[in-house]
Amino acid sequence: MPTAARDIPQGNGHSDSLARTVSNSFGTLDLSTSPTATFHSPQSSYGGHQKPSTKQLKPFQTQDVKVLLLENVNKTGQDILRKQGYQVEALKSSLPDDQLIEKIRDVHVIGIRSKTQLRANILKHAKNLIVIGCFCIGTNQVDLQYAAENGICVFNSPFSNSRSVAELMIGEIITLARQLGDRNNELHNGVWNKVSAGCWEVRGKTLGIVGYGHVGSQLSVMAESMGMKVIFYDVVNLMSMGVASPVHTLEELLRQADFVTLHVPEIPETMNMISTAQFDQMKQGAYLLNASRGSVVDIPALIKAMQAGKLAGAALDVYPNEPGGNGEHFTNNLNDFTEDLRKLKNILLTPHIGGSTEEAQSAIGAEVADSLVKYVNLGTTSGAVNMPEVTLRSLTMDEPNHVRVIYIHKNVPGVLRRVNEILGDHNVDKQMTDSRGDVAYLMADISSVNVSEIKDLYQSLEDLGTSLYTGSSTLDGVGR
Ligand SMILES: NC(=O)c1ccc[n+]([C@@H]2O[C@H](COP(=O)([O-])OP(=O)(O)OC[C@H]3O[C@@H](n4cnc5c(N)ncnc54)[C@H](O)[C@@H]3O)[C@@H](O)[C@H]2O)c1
Ligand SMILES: O=C(O)CC[C@@H](O)C(=O)O
Repeated sequence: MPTAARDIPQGNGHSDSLARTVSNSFGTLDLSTSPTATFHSPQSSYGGHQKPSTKQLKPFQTQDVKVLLLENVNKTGQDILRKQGYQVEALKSSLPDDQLIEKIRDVHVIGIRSKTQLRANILKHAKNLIVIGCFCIGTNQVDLQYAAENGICVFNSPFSNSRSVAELMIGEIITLARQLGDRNNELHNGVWNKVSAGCWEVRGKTLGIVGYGHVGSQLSVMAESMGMKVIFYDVVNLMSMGVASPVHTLEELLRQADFVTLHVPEIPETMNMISTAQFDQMKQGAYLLNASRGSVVDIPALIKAMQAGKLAGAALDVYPNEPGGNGEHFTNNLNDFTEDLRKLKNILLTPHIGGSTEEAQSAIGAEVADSLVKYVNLGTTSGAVNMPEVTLRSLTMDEPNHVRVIYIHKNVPGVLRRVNEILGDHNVDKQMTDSRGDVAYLMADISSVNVSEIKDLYQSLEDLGTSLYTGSSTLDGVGR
């Protein structure tokens, strides 16, 4: 476990141990430093299953919670966060690193999509950050380990755009088979070119799906309904949808498929997983589609395979380097193969829009914003991608002098015993703890706590020296 990776200012109540303790205050235990502050319970955005009298974790005054949303996060998500009373700044694009560093210093919550890279070099400046929301499926753009080791929880939306991606793939398979992209461009340029050579029905053709997860399996069902034969390759043994058949190796899939479509995550094993050797294994005149991540295909090798006539077409939705926002140019400045790519025939180039539908973005907005609210208000980590999943029945307004303690700590022997010695001075009503790798997360609801005792409680936990970040907040007003 690395030691303090954060550059924490001295003398502000933080420790430079990897530590984080979040205490909360409710009702009469409101510890806000604001003299005018009163407890209030914003409407829950996450449905009727939360009792209206639910008490909320208040590591901060609600209105002090600063949220930065980048990359045009859908309005549904923005509204949920604004309704909580948080301060929400929403920008349409990603930010260059220097501007991101300036902004991230202050915020408690950040929401991004696939473009913004939150690596250690950026996150080390995020002194107050408690949670990251990826308003998308992929989380490869975030250093999940660094975040966990610094007590920053990360959420995503695991399947809200899967259907949209799968539908786009169906559209692209037919578009490639019929060379629609080229015919459309020609006629837009005034050229009538009525051809059938090299144009095919998709019925009876074999679709090879690499990565049979949320997107791949949806696509499988739709492709079969158009009369395609579906084969798939996945590193995990998964149930076939319909009459799709699993194959044992990628090579087997490449040798059989007329259309190869990639739906794997960006991980070291999938980096350039389709390169020269794999193009050689594909059938003459096959098609390649990639809507996963740009790093999964060796694009210069794809260009060569297309130029050599090995492939009859390709569709790319993702690229190793993508523009930061709409209106920016897609040129060799970003990827040095871009001009060659643009010159190819029967290649569909789309600007990472696989999941860009109203339905998907709204669903993602709601799902991720709800996760963020539950985390900030209640400490619940259900659905987190880098922390153990911990939740407890909420405290209610009928429970005076109750406090929820969240303690994110290094997963080392003896911590729980020492934490419970501290909490044991009070009545521990309920407690849940779980670990994930080096990080452990404890949630405890304790009662018979007086306002005057909370600061000591907090300090005692912080003094254990095993916390993953100490930065709570209302007790000394410094926040995190
Ligand atoms: N273009 C877009 O807008 C868009 C939208 C959604 C998702 N995506 C990307 O697509 C990816 C897949 O999405 P999903 O929701 O289906 O993910 P998923 O996690 O549900 O499925 C991924 C599948 O890939 C498999 N896999 C992992 N490594 C593999 C390997 N080396 N070989 C074969 N299979 C492997 C996994 O076992 C899993 O079944 C995401 O990680 C994301 O990066 C892009
Ligand atoms: O909307 C985005 O930026 C990302 C879409 C997609 O790649 C995802 O990971 O969900």
